[in-house]
Amino acid sequence: MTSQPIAHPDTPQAPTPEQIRRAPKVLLHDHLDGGLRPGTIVDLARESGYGNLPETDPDKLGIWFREAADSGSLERYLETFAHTCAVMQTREALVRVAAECAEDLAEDGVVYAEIRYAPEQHLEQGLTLEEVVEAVNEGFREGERRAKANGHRIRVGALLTAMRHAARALEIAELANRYRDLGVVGFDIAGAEAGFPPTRHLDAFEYLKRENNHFTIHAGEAFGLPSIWQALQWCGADRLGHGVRIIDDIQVADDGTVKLGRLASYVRDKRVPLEMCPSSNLQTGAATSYGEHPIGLLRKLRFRVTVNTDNRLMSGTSMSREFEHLADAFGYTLTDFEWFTVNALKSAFIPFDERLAMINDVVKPRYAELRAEWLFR
Ligand SMILES: O=c1[nH]cnc2c1ncn2[C@H]1C[C@H](O)[C@@H](CO)O1
Ligand SMILES: [Zn+2]
Repeated sequence: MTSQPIAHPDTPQAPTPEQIRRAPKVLLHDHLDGGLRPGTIVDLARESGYGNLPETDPDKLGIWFREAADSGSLERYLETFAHTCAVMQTREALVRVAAECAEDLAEDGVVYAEIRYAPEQHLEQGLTLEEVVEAVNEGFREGERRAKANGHRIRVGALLTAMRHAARALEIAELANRYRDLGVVGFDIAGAEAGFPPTRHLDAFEYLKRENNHFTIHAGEAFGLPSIWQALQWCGADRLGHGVRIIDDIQVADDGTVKLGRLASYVRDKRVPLEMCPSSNLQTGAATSYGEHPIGLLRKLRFRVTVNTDNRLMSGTSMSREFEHLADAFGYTLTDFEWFTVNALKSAFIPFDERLAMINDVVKPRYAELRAEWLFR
């Protein structure tokens, strides 16, 4: 007689989509201009007279963004932002987009988010850089209030991005510093990576370091190890946006033995946070499938991995969807998702005592509660 394995109560269960949605989540890498509701784009285009939208039906427009972004190239992917930025040129539009962003994230169970955008891309109709930042901050506060009224708690901080092909990084870094403690928690550079190394903006990073401020750099997405190396060792980034290509410095032998190169060792040993965005990487060609995404190996090797959405509109995704994809690909359980979430809080740019309180008083108790649900089924 063959004995049947006895189901042990501690057996990790695949979380349901509903449990994933209710689990507290933390998002460090999400672009404001990559997360608009399609219906809002249509409204704002109509109000502002922007006539270049490829579709005016919200459902079709959502599909258009996902398909257009699914190009296999970061450069082509980035072209889709022309339409979102075009409708984010007034104070009212920015307030609305930011408020809805906070609401949508809270609805999805995100409790803390750092949302980035490039103020220099919102000046076409006469707003100043300061007016852009103030409008977005006002929207985030409004969104936090609306979320609270709907029974969800969320805190949103802004990251100011400078575009790497442009030459305004120092100005944007100064802006980030001026609005520090006033809703802005750090700085970033984004845009096409190949041909635009982060060292082009060394003056901005050196300024931020002198000011004891925080920054992340998109690196190792569309370009490899030299970009990651520069971001860390020349520019002094606190975190890496994507960083997927760190996998190029890791060798796995046929017998499963793993050897880290010097840069990969540095990233792991120094606990450099990786802001990984699986769906976005599939669209830009930085990874081939969820199952083959480097996040699986990096999580096993205990790099400081975090999970992020990058652009919810372009990828048709959310934090819950990203977790679901990873649960399907790697069999992750609530314990894995708690680990990613704690990693994200450890890497956030808000003060240490607030991060710790969020981990101990929000994240851990709620994951424990979710894990205990099988007791009461
Ligand atoms: O994944 C990305 N890599 C590089 N740049 C990006 C990515 N997603 C969005 N951006 C760009 C386009 C946006 O207009 C800009 C600011 O949010 O940042
Ligand atoms: Zn990004």
